[in-house]
Amino acid sequence: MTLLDVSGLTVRAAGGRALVTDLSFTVDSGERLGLIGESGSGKSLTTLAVLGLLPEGMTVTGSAVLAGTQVVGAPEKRLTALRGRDAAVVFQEPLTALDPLMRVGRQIAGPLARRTGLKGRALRDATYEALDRVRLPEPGRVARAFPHEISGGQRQRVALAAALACEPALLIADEPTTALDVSVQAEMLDLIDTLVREREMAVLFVSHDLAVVAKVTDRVLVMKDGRAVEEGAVRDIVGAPREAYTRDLVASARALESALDLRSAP
Ligand SMILES: Nc1ncnc2c1ncn2[C@@H]1O[C@H](COP(=O)(O)OP(=O)(O)OP(=O)(O)O)[C@@H](O)[C@H]1O
Repeated sequence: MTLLDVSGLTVRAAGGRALVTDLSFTVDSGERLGLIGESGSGKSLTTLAVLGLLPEGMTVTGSAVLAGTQVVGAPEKRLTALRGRDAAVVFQEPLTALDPLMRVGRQIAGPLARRTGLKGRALRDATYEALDRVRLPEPGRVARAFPHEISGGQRQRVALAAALACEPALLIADEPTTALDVSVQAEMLDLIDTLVREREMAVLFVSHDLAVVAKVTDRVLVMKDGRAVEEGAVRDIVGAPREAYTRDLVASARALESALDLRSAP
């Protein structure tokens, strides 16, 4: 079943310049699609358009149907109902998603309570469980902390726990590991991979890094200058890229890998 159907999506800046042009793709239930391309290729604007979160002044045309609802032109009330339940998002910088003045536990308990109707002790236990599931040690301590009192890697786990609390059909992850230390990046990626597979959740995973996208997704859409360049199964794109731009992406990912191989050689 098609969960997200984007067709002819065009996003324009306030002055009329096209930032995303005539983009079309679909994500089926349980499918993991990667959006890849260099900085400025329009990946983030695409995810924001899908959630109806584009910055003021931008205009969007075309169609983005999420779980049967047309997002383009939808009133805010309709969009609020979609967000969290049909699609939840984890951004590069978790502080943009977390409320700095609210203790972490409440930020997870809120969406959990809306979905499950739990209250009191049962809600607290479910909140601790949600923190435990994203492998945060001492959930009780983390729940009582404010976002600035925990590390960047822990904050990103909290943002993931909050996104998963509503059990969304689609998880949108926009460069979720880019701002993290390298050692924490791999753990976070592994965690996202495990949790979405367990839940058979669909994923739209945005990254400039092909190696990262290849780890989590089955299919990739390559973007350049706001347009789709090429789309296909990860193994086909990596094994036999058709377009020159994709070949460059693959070559640079391989160059990095072989640099690592050389360094780790005895
Ligand atoms: N608020 C804005 N007003 C005008 N132009 C914008 C705005 N936000 C982004 N852009 C432009 O839109 C284009 C696409 O940006 P977008 O953030 O979607 O790229 P991206 O592929 O996600 O790159 P990055 O990984 O650097 O975020 C870029 O040229 C960017 O400069």
